[in-house]
Amino acid sequence: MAEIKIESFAKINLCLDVLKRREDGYHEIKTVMQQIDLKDIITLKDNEDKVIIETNHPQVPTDSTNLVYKAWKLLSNRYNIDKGVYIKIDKNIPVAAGLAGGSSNAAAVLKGLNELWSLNISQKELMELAAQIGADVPFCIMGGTALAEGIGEKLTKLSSFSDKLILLAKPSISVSTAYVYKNLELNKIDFRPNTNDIIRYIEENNLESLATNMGNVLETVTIKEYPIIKEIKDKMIQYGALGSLMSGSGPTVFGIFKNEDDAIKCKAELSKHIDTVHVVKTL
Ligand SMILES: C[C@](O)(CO)[C@H](O)COP(=O)(O)OP(=O)(O)OC[C@H]1O[C@@H](n2ccc(N)nc2=O)[C@H](O)[C@@H]1O
Ligand SMILES: Nc1ncnc2c1ncn2[C@@H]1O[C@H](COP(=O)(O)OP(=O)(O)OP(=O)(O)O)[C@@H](O)[C@H]1O
Repeated sequence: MAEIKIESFAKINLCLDVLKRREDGYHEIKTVMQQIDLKDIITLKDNEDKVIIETNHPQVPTDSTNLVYKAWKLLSNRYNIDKGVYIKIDKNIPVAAGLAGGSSNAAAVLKGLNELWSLNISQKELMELAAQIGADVPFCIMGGTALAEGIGEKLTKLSSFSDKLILLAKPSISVSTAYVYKNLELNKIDFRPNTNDIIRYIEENNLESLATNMGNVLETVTIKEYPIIKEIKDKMIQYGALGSLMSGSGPTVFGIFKNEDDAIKCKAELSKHIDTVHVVKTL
């Protein structure tokens, strides 16, 4: 029986600006997305007519609400394939964290089924299908570093920004992405990141300028509610991070470090109070 294993990587947002609220409630954004080497492993196996989802993580659903189920449904409907699939999700990416864990799993399943079922779908078409699952899914297909516009689905590949040292810390609070966008007050934002500058720093491989100019307007919603996010940001700076920011809709905070010893010391300090702290690298 054919079996495929796919790596499913997390992302962080190096900057995130919200330009306006659309009629349908979604928001137009401008964000730089960066893949990191924190990953889940997805195993796919042929299964006659049913979809079976298994996972090692208690918070991840195994029914049709799992984004991997949506990925299977989308491809099987679109290409009239009358087959089920067995999907195992080995979770390392924190759940509901702002790291696109579920979106990345869905992207991995789209890629994996394309291979398992020999569909030969181009990356471009796979990304178009991915947008029907969620705003972050097309980026998870593309990977690397990219500017995302529209609702996050219009992607422009940027020059590589790999191998940068990142410390991730996820406090044990849950914030829904929908809640954060809904409660964003667009007229009360006093710092907006300059996306064009951020892109220039990436092109110049200028880590320091990038780190000190990052910004995420969604922090205005989450920090008000959960001051711990600001406390983690400050702690990272105190321990030598060049810059720190909340990723996506949070609550994960990341810090960019130049020095590995500093990152490890900061990890030890944060781990006293926070369960989920990882040192990772950009891809
Ligand atoms: C915060 C980010 O992760 C940054 O990369 C994304 O903007 C969110 O991406 P995502 O979780 O894949 O988002 P989706 O699953 O498509 O949408 C979740 C909810 O977030 C809100 N949403 C999402 C994206 C967007 N551009 N505007 C929005 O207002 C909508 O209320 C939507 O119902
Ligand atoms: N494959 C999956 N992995 C994790 N969570 C999933 C998955 N499929 C559906 N979910 C549901 O989605 C919710 C959000 O989880 P996820 O880890 O994708 O959030 P996130 O990292 O904040 O995503 P994003 O950054 O795209 O907003 C979870 O609470 C869970 O119930």
